[in-house]
Order: sequence, then structure tokens, then C-alpha cells
Amino acid sequence: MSLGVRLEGLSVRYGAAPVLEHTDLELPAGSFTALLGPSGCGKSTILNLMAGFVRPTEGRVTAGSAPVRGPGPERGVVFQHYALFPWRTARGNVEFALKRLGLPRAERRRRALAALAEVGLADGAEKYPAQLSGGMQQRVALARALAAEPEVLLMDEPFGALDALTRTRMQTLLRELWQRRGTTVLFVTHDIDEALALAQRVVVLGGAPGRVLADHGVPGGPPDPELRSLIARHLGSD
Ligand SMILES: Nc1ncnc2c1ncn2[C@@H]1O[C@H](COP(=O)(O)OP(=O)(O)OP(=O)(O)O)[C@@H](O)[C@H]1O
Repeated sequence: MSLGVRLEGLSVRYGAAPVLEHTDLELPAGSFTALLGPSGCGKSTILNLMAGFVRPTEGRVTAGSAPVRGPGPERGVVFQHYALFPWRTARGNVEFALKRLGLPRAERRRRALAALAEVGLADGAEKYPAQLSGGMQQRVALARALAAEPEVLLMDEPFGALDALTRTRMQTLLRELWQRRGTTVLFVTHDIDEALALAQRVVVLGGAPGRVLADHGVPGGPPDPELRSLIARHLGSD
């Protein structure tokens, strides 16, 4: 199941300076969009608006046909820093996140174990975060988001702290999860190659206040160097 998300006429100010002004962005249900842009242009703000953590100064955020008024279990979030409870096991961390859904204990356990297996961490379920590598901890954070069976997955530089090999593995895992589940994905990254490897569409945000500078579909198949250099030009990093 998946849900489309739409930002319409969005303006956000933290204090006096606008971060976003009259921004529109739509994520069609089931799509995989990467959001690229220089530091401070408002990428996380867009993700946080969709997550319901930030309220717009002006404009509307909707998920499906419902206005977004705060966080909700249909919108899962994964950050760069996994924010796991060190005193809970991997399974305990995932189960704890399911408490707010009001599920019975046995169902929480079943879902936690299934989500950990889905991210390839069945064997690490009883380990504590300190016993897991960074990549494994990020798998737990991903399982925590997936266990609630979200229709939208909002990911803010989730692989930014991982080494190159682990990062590639996590990208493959995420692509498979998306193909299997059909969840709508927004993936914020600084890395053009990561955006092109993962997404069906790359949106480039820039300027102050931030706005959409470019919006490109990504054809499947081998990487397209022309598209890469076009996006790099929009980013000003060519
Ligand atoms: N809670 C806040 N209070 C005040 N200013 C904020 C707040 N959150 C973000 N900002 C400012 O809003 C601007 C956009 O921030 P945002 O985190 O959305 O950008 P970003 O593109 O995600 O940056 P980065 O790539 O560095 O994470 C920045 O100038 C930032 O300093």
C-alpha cells in the first residue's frame, strides 16, 4: 500500500528569514524520489513537513486526501542518526516503536521479528545497539520504520554515516524493499550518484529561500552521464 504526498504553496520561516517560499512538490503514490541540494537549502525541512514534525507558515501538506497535522504511523521516518535506545535489543527497539499503534504484545513481537528478517537482521534480533555495526544499526532503524507498515517512507540522508561498501549494500536493500512493498519513498541525499542509483526521479532544491530548481525522471538501466552532468550543473558542482 502506498499514499501520495503533496506540498502546495508551502512557505516556512524559522524566525524572520524564509527557508521555503511558495514551494510545490508532489510525490505520487508508490514513487521513489530523491531530493538533492546544497546544505541549508531546506531539504530536511521538506521532509519534516511531510513527516508532520514542522508546520508550514503558509500552504498545505496532504497525505492521500488527508491534511497532515502531525506525525502518523502511515508515514515512517529514517534519519542519518539511528537514535536507538542503547538499553533495548534490536527487537526491543522495534517493538517499542510499535507501542503507539496499540498492538498486542504478541503482534508487536511478530512484526518486529518479521521486519528485522526483512532487513537481513534475523540473527541480530537479541543484540544491543553497541554490539551492532553502524550498518546493522541503520538496518534496525529501517526495520523500526517498516514494522509499522508505513505507506510513505521519509529518509533523511539515511546512509550518510556509513562506509562505501555498507552504503552500497543498504542501497540495494532499500531498492528491493521498495520494489516489493511499493511504498512511496522520499530520499534526501547530498550524493548525486546515490540519488541516480536509487530513485525514479531526482528533484534538485536550491536557493535561499529554497525552491525546486530541477525535476528529472531517471531512466532505468545503466547510468546516464548526460543526466548526471545536467544535475551537477543545477547543483553548481559541475
Ligand atoms: N528548527 C529550526 N530553527 C531555526 N532554523 C532552522 C531550523 N531548522 C532548520 N533551520 C534553518 O533552515 C535552513 C534549512 O535547513 P534544512 O535543515 O531544511 O536544510 P538542508 O537542506 O536539509 O541542509 P543539510 O543538507 O545541511 O541537512 C537552514 O538555514 C537551517 O539553519
